[in-house]
Amino acid sequence: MTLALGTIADDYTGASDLANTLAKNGLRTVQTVGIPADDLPLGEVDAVVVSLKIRSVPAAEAVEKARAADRWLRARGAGHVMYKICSTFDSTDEGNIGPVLDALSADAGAAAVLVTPAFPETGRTVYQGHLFVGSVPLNESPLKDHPLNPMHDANLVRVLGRQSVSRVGLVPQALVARGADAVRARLAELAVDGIGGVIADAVNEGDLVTLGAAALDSQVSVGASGLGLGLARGLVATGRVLRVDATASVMAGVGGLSACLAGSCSKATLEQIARAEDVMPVLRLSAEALVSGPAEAEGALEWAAARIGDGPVLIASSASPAEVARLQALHGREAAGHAIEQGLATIAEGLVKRGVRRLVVAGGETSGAVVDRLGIPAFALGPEIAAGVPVLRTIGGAHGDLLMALKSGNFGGVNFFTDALGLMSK
Ligand SMILES: Nc1ncnc2c1ncn2[C@@H]1O[C@H](COP(=O)(O)OP(=O)(O)O)[C@@H](O)[C@H]1O
Ligand SMILES: O=C(O)[C@@H](O)C(=O)COP(=O)(O)O
Repeated sequence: MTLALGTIADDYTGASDLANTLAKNGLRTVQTVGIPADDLPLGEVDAVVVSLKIRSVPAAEAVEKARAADRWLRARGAGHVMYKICSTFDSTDEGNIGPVLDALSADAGAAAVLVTPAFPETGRTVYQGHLFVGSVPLNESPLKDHPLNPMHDANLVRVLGRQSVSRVGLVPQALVARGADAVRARLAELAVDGIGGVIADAVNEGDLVTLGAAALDSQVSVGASGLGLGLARGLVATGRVLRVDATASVMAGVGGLSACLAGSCSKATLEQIARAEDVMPVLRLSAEALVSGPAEAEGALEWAAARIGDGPVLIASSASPAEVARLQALHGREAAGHAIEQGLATIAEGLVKRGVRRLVVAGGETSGAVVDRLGIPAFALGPEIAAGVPVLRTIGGAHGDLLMALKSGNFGGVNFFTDALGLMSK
């Protein structure tokens, strides 16, 4: 396997979002969970997305894991490695975007690394270095209430500057509009000035194609799925990859039962859960009970066992910002989040043991906990359910073939759960 592109994602849903974009744009892509064992059959692929769970861990741990993944990818021929971050730039002043960027850049001997979370297909655009979610700046969007990393500043030059050891530059949209050569020239100037990360504006697909073409000349880039689109298009346009659609072949039926789990408290997920109540049994867990001991997860499995033979069920811990704040005040932000993730992972494991083969999970950290608990080593890419969310088929692991969808909290239309199960049942 000689890779045309290596990528490292800071969470598992983000990884499947990026893998979806690369596959949709013609790259044979596989998503691994961490660095895979040498004997895992990944097949001939153009791109690997190594999923890590490093968005909300201490910066030193994130750096160490990203560095190891980078070494693995480069040893398999990847000349360019993209670090996949959230399209809403989820991070804190401690990191982890800046520290990982600094480390990967130092290891590769890179300077003036392009950084853009723009993903216009899902409403994320960057203009004059400011990130917009739909029509509002990041700090006015629902991300201001995120349970783990509330975002209070839309100016990404400032946000990245607080996390990075180097000064941060900007490539404004007016320059991006002049094309890849203009961007390359500006990056070269910024490198001479000692700039580390460079926030790049992008408001449409054309901007991303320009940025992807420019980024491919360097060893490292940082971005969300939009930049993945640019890189994939650049690889195909320059003949380095032959465009292929391999997603249909992963959809052979897996049989068994279906279930959905939600730990995301994002606005979109809360609406999707409310809509699911019209079409399937929904159990709303008590987050407080889930944090206090195993009884709540055991009770949820009994509840599911009584219903799941008749059709899919949904089990959710998701709650409004006020309820999340109340629980966090009692237990602390990280402890509450971790305990709930582990409770949902226990439920996922129990469901699979009871015959669930098609599993939809909403929430990035939640998906990470579930995938780790199930011991899944890698995923092949199936078709797209909604922007940024593909059907995945497990590769290897102790549970046989499962179809899964790992949904980023904010993604998907209001009927997401039924859309996902519909596609997974074909
Ligand atoms: N009722 C709740 N109260 C507090 N925190 C919660 C609750 N339900 C879930 N959480 C936590 O909120 C976090 C949601 O993050 P995540 O799963 O990444 O979703 P998203 O994709 O929306 O960011 C997780 O750590 C989860 O355990
Ligand atoms: O880029 C994105 O928005 C997503 O791929 C993503 O990473 C979202 O994170 P979660 O909402 O925590 O899943």
